[in-house]
Amino acid sequence: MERKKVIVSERIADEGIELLKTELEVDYRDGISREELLEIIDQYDALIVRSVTQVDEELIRRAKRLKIVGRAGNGIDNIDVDVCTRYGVIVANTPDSNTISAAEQTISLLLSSIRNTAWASEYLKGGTWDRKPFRGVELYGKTVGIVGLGRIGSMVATRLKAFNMRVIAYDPYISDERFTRFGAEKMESLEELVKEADFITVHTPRNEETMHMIDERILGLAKEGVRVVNCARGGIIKEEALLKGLESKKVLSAGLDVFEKEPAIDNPLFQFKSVVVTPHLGADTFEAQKRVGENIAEQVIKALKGEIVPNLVNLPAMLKDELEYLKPYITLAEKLGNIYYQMEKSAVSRVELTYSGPISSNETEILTVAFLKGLLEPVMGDKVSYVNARLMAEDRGIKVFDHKEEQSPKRYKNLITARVFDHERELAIEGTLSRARFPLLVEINGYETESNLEGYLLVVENEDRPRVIGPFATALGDEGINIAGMKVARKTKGEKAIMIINVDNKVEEPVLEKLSQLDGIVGKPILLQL
Ligand SMILES: NC(=O)C1=CN([C@@H]2O[C@H](COP(=O)(O)OP(=O)(O)OC[C@H]3O[C@@H](n4cnc5c(N)ncnc54)[C@H](O)[C@@H]3O)[C@@H](O)[C@H]2O)C=CC1
Ligand SMILES: O=C(O)CCC(=O)C(=O)O
Repeated sequence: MERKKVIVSERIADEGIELLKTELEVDYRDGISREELLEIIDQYDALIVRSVTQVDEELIRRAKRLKIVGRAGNGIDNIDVDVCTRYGVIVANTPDSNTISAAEQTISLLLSSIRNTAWASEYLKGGTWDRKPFRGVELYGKTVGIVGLGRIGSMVATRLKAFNMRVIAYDPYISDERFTRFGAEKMESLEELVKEADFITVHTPRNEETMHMIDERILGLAKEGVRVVNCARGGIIKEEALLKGLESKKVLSAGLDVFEKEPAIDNPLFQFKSVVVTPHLGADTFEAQKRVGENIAEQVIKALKGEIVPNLVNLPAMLKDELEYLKPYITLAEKLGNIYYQMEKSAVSRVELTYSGPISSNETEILTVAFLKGLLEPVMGDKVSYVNARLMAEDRGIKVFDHKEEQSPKRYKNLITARVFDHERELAIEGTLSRARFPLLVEINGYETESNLEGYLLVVENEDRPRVIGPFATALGDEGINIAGMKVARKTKGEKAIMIINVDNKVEEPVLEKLSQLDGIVGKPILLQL
């Protein structure tokens, strides 16, 4: 079979490239121009970028085969995630792989800016031994204000605690418990933080809310001689405001790894000796790059096999453990979804999903998305993916409702119940996991069963009387079809019953036709492929 193709448009670690090569055809084009990428992107199933490649609508529209954009790193401000979602393209990143390096770079920028390390080094190498211009300040006993106490902000907090600093933080989106855990005093506003901080370091994503969040007004409220660090994203501290602050000496030093415009070559901030700059090196350590490269390669390979990947950006965020726990339920939901269009040929108008039992305490959106993906796959093929299944369902006028119940109504601990409606009828199915954690169908339209949702499943309606089931099984045998498992169920004695039969091989159309002629069989048996 032809190997799927990935293009890597920026430098990633060799370990990542090697891993990709084990499964995919790899086109490693570090620094490829935008024009060329636009020209050839339609040949690839996956694209791996860092922070330079702009993944926008123009690119995605041309990327006819693209299934995944892998961001070898954390920030995704160079990727239009909404556009990717609309086109069904997965976006995945590696948020935990470079956080230590970014936190350490923050500390490095802080220390080197307040001790004039880079400037002194330049001076000395230029042949001047002098100490006078370089007197710095200590961290000890001072207050650092951290804006954004997420992965990196919290690591910076714990590291600066070791310098005996008072750590204060502003982050309106996290719990009080998180402030306590990282030994940070909670500030109710950015204004409150800047008034108290001797040093300010920002660790938020860059978005509409955070762009220029530290501007002239906020810096105006800061202590005289405040010192700042930005190792997150250019523009969170407005460069124009910082420039004015440095000119007026309100701001005494700055450590900057990131800039409003990158690559930054002639940035006016470079004129200040008290400003230490690095060319976006926060994640540039051997350790982080190895982790990032391997992690993104693993995710791309998984995504191209149709598997769920751990750091999907355009799906609800989940903890790794939660995803591990939910994985078999994701498969179950997808297989349940897959049943409807194999049984019915009429358009779905509504889907109602219920998650009962302990699974309901999880982020179940992923299960709903998986169900919808399974539902739409028979009609839309691989155009539907985990990331656009909800949108695709909406586009088709399908109303989707999901709700959770703490207790399962049946003897199964966890249960997924799905009711799929067309304008007249309803298909009701329920599933759970077997002891071995395989997907199990436990009810279909009120008939109880316990059938593996795997391979081929024959659903046969029959009259509930003797000499129907046996001859049917014999007829299957006569056609060379082996029965792997079989359940029979009825609601009321003597009325209609159902057989649900796992078979080892495909039952072809003419055979289904023949089987439907057997005495006591109602309608044509339906073959589900799961
Ligand atoms: N310089 C470099 O090479 C690197 C830079 N980064 C950047 O570092 C930044 C932080 O990354 P992580 O800690 O992994 O992100 P994260 O998502 O774990 O944490 C961000 C925190 O910011 C908070 N936040 C969001 N909006 C806020 C607002 N308006 N005010 C205050 N807090 C707000 C969030 O609640 C969250 O706790 C990102 O911008 C990322 O792109 C990450 C890795 C390397
Ligand atoms: O090294 C890179 O690609 C950029 C790192 C970064 O800024 C990130 O991961 O957000």
